[in-house]
Amino acid sequence: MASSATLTTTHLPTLRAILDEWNQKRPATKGFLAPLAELHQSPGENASKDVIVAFRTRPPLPDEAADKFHADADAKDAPLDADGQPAAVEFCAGITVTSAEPGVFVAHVPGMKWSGPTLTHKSYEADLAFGPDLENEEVYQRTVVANDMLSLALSGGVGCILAYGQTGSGKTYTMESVEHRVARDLFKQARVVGERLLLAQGGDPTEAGNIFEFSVNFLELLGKHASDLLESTEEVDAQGNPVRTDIAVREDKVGNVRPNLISSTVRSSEDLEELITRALSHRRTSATLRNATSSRSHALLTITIKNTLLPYADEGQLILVDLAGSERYEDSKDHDKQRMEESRENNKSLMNLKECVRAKAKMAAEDGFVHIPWRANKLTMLLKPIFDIESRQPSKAMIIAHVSPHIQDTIHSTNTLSYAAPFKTAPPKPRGPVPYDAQDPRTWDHARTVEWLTAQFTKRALKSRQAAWSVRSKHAALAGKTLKPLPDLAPEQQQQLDLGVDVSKICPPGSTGKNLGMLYTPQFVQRCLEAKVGGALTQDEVKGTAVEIIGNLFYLILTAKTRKRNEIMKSRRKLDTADVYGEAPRRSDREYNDEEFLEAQIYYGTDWQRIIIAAHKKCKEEGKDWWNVVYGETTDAMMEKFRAHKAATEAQKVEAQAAKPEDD
Ligand SMILES: Nc1ncnc2c1ncn2[C@@H]1O[C@H](COP(=O)(O)OP(=O)(O)OP(=O)(O)O)[C@@H](O)[C@H]1O
Repeated sequence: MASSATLTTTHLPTLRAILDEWNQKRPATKGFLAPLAELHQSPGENASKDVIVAFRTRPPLPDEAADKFHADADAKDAPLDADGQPAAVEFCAGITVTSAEPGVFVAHVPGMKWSGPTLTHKSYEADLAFGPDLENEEVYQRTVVANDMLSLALSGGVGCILAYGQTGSGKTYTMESVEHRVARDLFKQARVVGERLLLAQGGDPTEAGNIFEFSVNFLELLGKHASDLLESTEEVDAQGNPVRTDIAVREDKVGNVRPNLISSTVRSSEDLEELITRALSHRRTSATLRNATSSRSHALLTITIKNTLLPYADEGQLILVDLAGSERYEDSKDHDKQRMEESRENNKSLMNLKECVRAKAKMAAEDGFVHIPWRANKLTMLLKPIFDIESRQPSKAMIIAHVSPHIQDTIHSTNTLSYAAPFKTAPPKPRGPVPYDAQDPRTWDHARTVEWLTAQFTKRALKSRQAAWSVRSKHAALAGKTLKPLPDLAPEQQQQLDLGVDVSKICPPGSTGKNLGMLYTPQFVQRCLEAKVGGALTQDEVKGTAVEIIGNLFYLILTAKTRKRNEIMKSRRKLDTADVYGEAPRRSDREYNDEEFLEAQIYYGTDWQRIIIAAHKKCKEEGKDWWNVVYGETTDAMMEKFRAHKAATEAQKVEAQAAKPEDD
């Protein structure tokens, strides 16, 4: 059977004619829902999604069609020009954009039947689709700006943009333009967000530019090796590759993944721009020296944003990722050993990224619980803030899948599009009332939420009362007097306490526990500052109390979610290896109780089954005794790892508890 490359070289005119006919019959391409100028007024349904997927294709480059055509060994019958040189080859599209929003790309896949060459038109759907004529500025506006990614990061959330696609499809072109535009706009946006916050607390809005502290790092991940793109190096190895320190990527003891990179502070657009240009030039130098390394490495630019007005709030992050080019096995099989290894590693990380993004999209759309295997790989470990379901930071991921416009690349393009299309989900459905659960703020109505908030502020007022009494009592002691003990207040008396805020402004009519749980910490603090009344609390006390209260609310939500997840996992049918391998012992001879065994399975998620299956395969190949030896050894090793993880988590909890200041 003719390969697709052979088909596109020997039957190009016929394929072009079939495509022309198809194009004449199809309806006109649908545009974007909102014109560019009106984007700010209508956020659109994508804004409510946690994962957004976009497709992009670029225009053909000069002579590219001819190069692709003549590069094929089967292009023996290539037409020659008057000078006997290979004639110019007209471009033939492998991709057509039929709708910009929702985005639809149609890939034209060449085939062969007894009657001659054929084209199959396969449709793929995304949230947005950018055709070859679209400029970088519009792509930036419709992705980063329309989804408010900068404000998200400035408000303590995490925004991540990933460029995926075949080598040469335009990932770097898109990401570099996004990076430079972020440098252009971030500081302006910081001023807008800062002004709002300062006005809310009666501060001086001209100080808005000084609220945020920005630090930047730039990491390159080549195969298993991470290095720092901000590290300048003169040293080169035997092959002329710049030598950079290998950076470890692992979780620290409190569960953060913070590789030891140079973290540069930037104070202006110009600083950020200069830094990005420097890091990109290091990447390009490596690329030239190491035979197009850029297509083989992932590059992650992380901008971390600290809000100095709210030092306890989580730091916001913007992570911009230019992923390594996706390669098919056929494209990498002639590489040397090191490149094969890199290629394998890249494909592994891209596959794992796919699992994580899909799980995140599914979880957001269904409000269910899905295991996200972000620990399985360095790339996804670096994206932990996006994938860790235990994180209380709001996050949003956007993946832009790039495809080449040429018919010669259609097979690659269909791979890319089928990788990314499943990330498209419906926006989260509005849900009917959920049954009330006293421990789950997401089920509280307005009255219960106000009651809880009032109780929180009352607790704060009681503490202040106690503290004021302690001070008075110390003064009295110095004067040789003893104060009467502070009388306890009856509930009706507690209701008379001056709380310092108007709770009904923090939780206005119609607002519920779920609504409050969706606010970012700075938004909640801002609300509390706007609700401040009288002089019972200072600005700083309102801020401190607000951060503490929203922390308590998040904690309740998180515990309720974890509880619910465990209930769901327990009620699910247990992963039963017996289905695959016949009757099986539930565990090895070692001591595991059922509950611990189940907990371990929840911890591993789908990896559990994968590891068991891999062990079974290996055991068959090596002719070992499966049930009595290999199954036992495999589960023992997994249980040991799980127990170590559990012990480390417990130890962290104890440490965190010990580090907490004493409740006065
Ligand atoms: N939308 C576009 N408009 C015009 N030219 C483009 C566009 N996208 C990409 N190009 C050009 O196509 C070429 C390949 O693009 P680019 O280097 O961004 O691809 P890539 O996917 O990052 O490749 P690699 O994986 O090898 O790094 C470059 O010359 C780039 O300038």
